[in-house]
Amino acid sequence: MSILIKNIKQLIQVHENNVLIVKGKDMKKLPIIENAYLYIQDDTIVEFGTMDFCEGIDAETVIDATGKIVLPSWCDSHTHIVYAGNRVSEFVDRINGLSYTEIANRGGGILNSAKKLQNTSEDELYKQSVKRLNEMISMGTGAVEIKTGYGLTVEAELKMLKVIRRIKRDSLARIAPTLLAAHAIPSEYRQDKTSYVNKIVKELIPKASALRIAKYIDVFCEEGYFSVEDTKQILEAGKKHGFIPKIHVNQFNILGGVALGVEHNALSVDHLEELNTDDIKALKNSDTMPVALPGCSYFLGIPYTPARQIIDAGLPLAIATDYNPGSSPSGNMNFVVSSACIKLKMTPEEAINAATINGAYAMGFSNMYGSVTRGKKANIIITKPMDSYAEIPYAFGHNPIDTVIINGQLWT
Ligand SMILES: N=CN[C@@H](CCC(=O)O)C(=O)O
Ligand SMILES: [Zn+2]
Repeated sequence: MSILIKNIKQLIQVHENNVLIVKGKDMKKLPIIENAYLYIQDDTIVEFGTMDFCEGIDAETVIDATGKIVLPSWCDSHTHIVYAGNRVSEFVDRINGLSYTEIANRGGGILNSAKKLQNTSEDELYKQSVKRLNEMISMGTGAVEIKTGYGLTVEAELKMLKVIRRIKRDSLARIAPTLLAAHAIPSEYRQDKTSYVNKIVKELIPKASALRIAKYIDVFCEEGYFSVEDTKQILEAGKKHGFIPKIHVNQFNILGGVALGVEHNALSVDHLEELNTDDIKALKNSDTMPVALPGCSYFLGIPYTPARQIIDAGLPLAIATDYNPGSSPSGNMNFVVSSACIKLKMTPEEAINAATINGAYAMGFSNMYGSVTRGKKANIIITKPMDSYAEIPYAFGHNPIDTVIINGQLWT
């Protein structure tokens, strides 16, 4: 199977060499070829260049992209798309004045989703989750991290992992599975958090490891959830079983979790709505990717991650949807890219770098995804006609996507 896309107005995020991460000032650079072609064979990007060099190239499928932009698919490095039902009633409660924390303290929030998930069969959970993933693919996302964390019992967390395994096997999207058993303290452990942490460390992590599905271990390091000490214990237990740390940190409070993540070589530290100079210092000279989740700030009305502070300090930044039922019920990366420009004051170039190559890095996939590079996987977006790629974030809330190619196949 071969696809030739020709007469491309702008082919963007083109790298001759296999870049893995883009940091600081370099995030403002977005390499482009004007009036370009792109040639795909099977699931791989094989060739590209200006139209002057397209003569003689033929393919089974030829797409005329006159007036359109072509770019690598979005890489969404932080989602919780395996969940049951929704939390619409809490959305209405928040409009009527309750805070996210007040709802959680009443047994709503993550515990509400856990109750629903525990009572949902694996098949039904798979069905609901795949529907979300397919909608994300049609909006241009080609690689997705998926977390557990709505099980909160050994049995239900393993059920979530099995659902993620089925999705990974069946979908054309590239999936990064993460074990997030430390997402909230189950009500039966409210007075005895230590026993839940011990259960995760002694029982759940070994059982999850034996299933060989999850690659990453995550913890919600936050007041009322897991302390820095709990987080350390869980990350260390995870690392012993070969999991790589990725943590939820600084969403509401700064506890010191960023430095802890860096010390444990976390692949990413996510949220960072609150951030101080010690956090920035800790991230410098590390391999840890900071990840901003503007959809969560938008939905909950909490501060936006200070992206300018992060990038201007010479650090990299990725952006992701945080797609989940409680704090960000949307998998639309186009909206996330717009929000990054409008609310995080990132330039379109920075936002696109954050949503492609740096998102891929935050999943450990940037050797194969996140840029238009020969040999990389053919996950490609063709936009509707537009004058420049800056129109993708500019017209917020619109659908800029015309055609999606995922793993070398046209998505219909
Ligand atoms: N902050 C922790 N976890 C999710 C929210 C989960 C929920 O409310 O269901 C997040 O990343 O925003
Ligand atoms: Zn999250």
